[in-house]
Amino acid sequence: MLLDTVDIQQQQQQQQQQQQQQQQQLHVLFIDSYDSFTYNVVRLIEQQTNISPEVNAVHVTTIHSDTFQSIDQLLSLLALFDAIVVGPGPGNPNNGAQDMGVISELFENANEHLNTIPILGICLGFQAMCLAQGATVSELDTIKHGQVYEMHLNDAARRCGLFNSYPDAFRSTRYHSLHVNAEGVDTLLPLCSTEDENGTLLMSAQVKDRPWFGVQYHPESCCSELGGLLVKNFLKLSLENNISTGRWESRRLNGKFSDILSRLDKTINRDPIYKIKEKYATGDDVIYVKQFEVSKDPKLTFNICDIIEEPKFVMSSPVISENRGEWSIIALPDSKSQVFTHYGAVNKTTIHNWQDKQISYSLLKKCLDGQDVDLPGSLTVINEDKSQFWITLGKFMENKIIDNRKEIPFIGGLVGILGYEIGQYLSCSHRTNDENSLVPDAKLVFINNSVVINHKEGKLYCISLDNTFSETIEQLLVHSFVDRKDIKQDLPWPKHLPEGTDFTITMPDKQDYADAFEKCQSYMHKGDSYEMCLTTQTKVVPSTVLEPWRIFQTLVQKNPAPFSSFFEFNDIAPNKDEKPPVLCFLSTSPERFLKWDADTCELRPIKGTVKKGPQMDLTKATKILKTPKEFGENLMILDLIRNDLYELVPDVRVEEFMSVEEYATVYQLVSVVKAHGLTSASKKTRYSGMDILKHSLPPGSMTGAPKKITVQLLQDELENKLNKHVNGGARGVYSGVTGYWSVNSNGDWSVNIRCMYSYNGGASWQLGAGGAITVLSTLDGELEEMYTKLESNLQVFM
Ligand SMILES: C=C(O[C@@H]1C=C(C(=O)O)C=C[C@H]1O)C(=O)O
Ligand SMILES: NC(=O)CC[C@H](N)C(=O)O
Repeated sequence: MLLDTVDIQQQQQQQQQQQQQQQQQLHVLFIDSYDSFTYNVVRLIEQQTNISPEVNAVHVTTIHSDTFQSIDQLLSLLALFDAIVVGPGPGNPNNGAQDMGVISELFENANEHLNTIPILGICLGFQAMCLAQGATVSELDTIKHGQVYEMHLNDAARRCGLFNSYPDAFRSTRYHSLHVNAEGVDTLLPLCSTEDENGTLLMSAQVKDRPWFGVQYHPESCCSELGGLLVKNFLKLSLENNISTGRWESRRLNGKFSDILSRLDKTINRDPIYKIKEKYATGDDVIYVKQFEVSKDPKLTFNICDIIEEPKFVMSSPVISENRGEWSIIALPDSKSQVFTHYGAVNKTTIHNWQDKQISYSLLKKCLDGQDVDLPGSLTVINEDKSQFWITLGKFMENKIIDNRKEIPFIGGLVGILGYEIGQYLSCSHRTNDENSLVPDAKLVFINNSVVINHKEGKLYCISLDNTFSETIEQLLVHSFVDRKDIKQDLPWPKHLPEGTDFTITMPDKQDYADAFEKCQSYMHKGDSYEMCLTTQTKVVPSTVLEPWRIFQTLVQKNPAPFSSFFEFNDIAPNKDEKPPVLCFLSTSPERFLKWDADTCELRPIKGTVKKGPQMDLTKATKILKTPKEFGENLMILDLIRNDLYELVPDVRVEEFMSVEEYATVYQLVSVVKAHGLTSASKKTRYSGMDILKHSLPPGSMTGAPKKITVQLLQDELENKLNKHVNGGARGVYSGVTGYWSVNSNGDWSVNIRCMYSYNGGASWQLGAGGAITVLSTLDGELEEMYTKLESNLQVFM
């Protein structure tokens, strides 16, 4: 009895504490239209503390504009919130619910609950708000995507509070195809404008007599000034408004609050893919690490690969650049290595050991066809979709993570390729290769044994997670390379492919490209997209099958790049009757997608390309790369990448802003974004790099923005026709990522570009190439950029 009473008292105290906490928080409902800048706004709102003496934090609940079927469902929840922010997004408010879901009705509804709730509309939200007041929303003559302009406040802005403490002018980023004309609309109070080729444009307004505000520009962009102040002012105004209307008091009295709120908070799933522990075992007793002194020449890796005859996956760089190419990894799969393959077209994952003799290709095919067969040896087949596949990987790794040797980027773990279609918003349609075998969407191998080299320090490590490092390989390395520090490792590799092999090359059709380019322009003019990474596929069929390793030897010399990878998935043992389709991947990518350790992660989007040539040096290229076209292209992806990270992690910083990097055939514009505190968050939101990877694929630099609508348009309307000659237009391996998830909580993944890949052991190769199209692109310019990127690898066959 007594115990029960204590329990109840404790519960009551907890409830009171919870309620008090809620009282000190403002609760904001954010309505997202599947935009790629959403979480930049959400975090900007959450960052505003000290709204007033009684409010010290803001809780934001994010829903999609189509989360509710009807406005009535939303209206019934309004009492739970202190304010609504209607975010930016693709589409046109004139299209109503089709483009904006519940938002269209939100502003149309004259309703006493709605009239008193403070609303801030951003870009699309602003346009929708003004449209409902009778303004017109129409296409701009000269469209602005990722361009920074000076905003000018008028006298009314000085009086309304939204721009409290602002200077008369400030700079902000614009992402819009459409604009608002509010002339003659009495209910709208203009607050801010900007000037450009289009004339004077409305940039902010308030609905008179209501706490409804809006801005056309993007306060959350990393190039916008004073965005946080705008949000803080809005929150202050909201609080004042709610206190005077009695909303604040009635919201506080709402008992069922936390229950409904936590359900609403879960409408967008952000569950970690596995449980991250606070403390992991050190594993000192099992892990084998032997260190040797070697030459600092990064070509050492390739020389080593030449003498290791066993199957190997290589991630290396023939050049060392700042923060890239310092380490090389030679992963050595063996019969104990488990192979995870996901086939999105049939929603199946297979797991089996490398080269398990009991598993034939015909048996695997039967499993993928859905036939009921006995599963021999190590084979497991799981019926699951791609989102579940991530959880399968997470569960597998959960107990493998150890707290060891964190200074070495890779000590063993999952290594492999994640294709483009494994990413969000894409469908893995029924894709087959030339032999009609299913094309995998992801393939990862668990590696126990590896050779890892630090080129900066000249150190080589032989590492084994299960004490099975091959003595023969170790002796071979010691004999040939160890303590021979000064020897320059000239590569004995041929610079050309063998004479006598012909190549049939099928390129994308120029007219098809031109048509797709025009369609992109029309989507962007309509406001559906701000940037579209349009890509092409080229197919190369050699007259005789060349060893993939032989092609790699030539490729890395012709196009040296920091993420050179060689993968040959001979994971299914051949037999006399059948040759399994072998996935091969040769890459000379310049682009890191995502690198992580236990607590931080880094993304390095490349956007902006200039072809090298006798007339083009670094100074000239830098000038071009800082023009509005390239600047806008990079900024859009930079803001998108910030968004992808912000969705999961509150601490995101731009570490490098638009640097120019030089590669063998091109100059590129690169930004670096980092997130900190992956594991320091509360238990519920403790993430690993793998969660960030899952949430941010496909890579923003390969999609454009907003990601969801753009990848869907590219897949369903554009590339299916443009690339019909290759796997039904699917990008497959190209545009995906390659890398590792090491058991010491490190990971590193590069973007699959400037690469070639084969689904049939080299009988035919595919090469993808493309580039971001914006409203400032020209057809000729984009065609040239695409050909330049294609040539960086196609030159191997020419
Ligand atoms: C699409 C490709 O490259 C991507 C597009 C770039 C651009 O548009 O400037 C730059 C690097 C990559 O993110 C490719 O190489 O095929
Ligand atoms: N960023 C936005 O919200 C853009 C709104 C609208 N789709 C436009 O292009 O104008």
